[in-house]
Amino acid sequence: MAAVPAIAIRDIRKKYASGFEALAGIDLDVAPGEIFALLGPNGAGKTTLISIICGIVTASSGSVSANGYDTIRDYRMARKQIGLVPQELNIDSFETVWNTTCFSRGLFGKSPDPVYIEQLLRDLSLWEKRDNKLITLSGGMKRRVMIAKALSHQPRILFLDEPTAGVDVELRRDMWRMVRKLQSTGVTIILTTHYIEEAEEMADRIGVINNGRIILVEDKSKLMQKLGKTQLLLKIQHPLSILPAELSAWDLTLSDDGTELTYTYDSQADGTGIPTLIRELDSIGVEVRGLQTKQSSLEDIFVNLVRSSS
Ligand SMILES: Nc1ncnc2c1ncn2[C@@H]1O[C@H](COP(=O)(O)OP(=O)(O)OP(=O)(O)O)[C@@H](O)[C@H]1O
Repeated sequence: MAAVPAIAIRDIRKKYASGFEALAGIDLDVAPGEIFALLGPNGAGKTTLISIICGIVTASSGSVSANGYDTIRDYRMARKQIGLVPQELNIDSFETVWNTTCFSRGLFGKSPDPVYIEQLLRDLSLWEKRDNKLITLSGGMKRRVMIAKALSHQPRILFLDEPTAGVDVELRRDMWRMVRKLQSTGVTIILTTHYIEEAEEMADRIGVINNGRIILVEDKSKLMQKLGKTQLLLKIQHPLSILPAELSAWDLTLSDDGTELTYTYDSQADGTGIPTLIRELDSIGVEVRGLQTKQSSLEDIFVNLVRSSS
């Protein structure tokens, strides 16, 4: 029997009171232990979807379960499974780091575990600050506390909504390290991000959401393979002022200074056409002095996808 998905989303729709339809029927399964990155432009519906899964926003219709617990019918059990690091910092309090983290654990009905909390604060470089009041911490430190709170009850599923927006390099690196460590203990991680390189670096699978619809879900490496175009850069011996008319059938662009031709081709196709192109260039007297290939990045793929679905 297949394992119960960590998250199972069925036909989730959300129309806000304003009449705006933020989600127009979302179906998605995330497997246990997976790192899933949800990408989408501003206003695509990412936060709305996460808020529905975490029980902060009510869906207009559809259902969600977390480790098999329905997020409405079995709200308490479902919520226990989940840790959420929200986008907004909401912890300007006079409490200490230690108390806030322990209190957060208590809210989920978990008995105190000072050994676990100590390790958590150490992992997040917060141990030295454990007696500091939150209000005295820097923005980056507050974000670390948000993560400590989200992990205080040892959730099996962690949501990170724009975890590294506006954080420094060190925190971003710590966060990535922590995500990998959590994954190694079987925790499922779902993150939204605007940083494509973050998804490229971290995710096992990528989902792209636009205008309240999931337009693609794919294994990261397959996505790169399937949609990734390869480009061949041809350095030209004698600069060209315009692209010769004889080459109009080819997907070629000429650099502004006329010294480089870029040929874009589908690396999955049977033939790339490169030998024919080189022969044609030769026959019209365009001398090539160097070649270089370039793989399109996840960022190129993402921009093209969103553009063509809008
Ligand atoms: N309470 C609300 N009432 C009405 N519309 C809302 C409400 N909350 C969000 N929206 C709208 O729903 C859409 C989706 O918003 P959401 O915050 O889910 O997007 P997002 O993908 O997380 O965007 P971002 O990347 O900017 O955080 C937006 O157009 C937003 O203006």
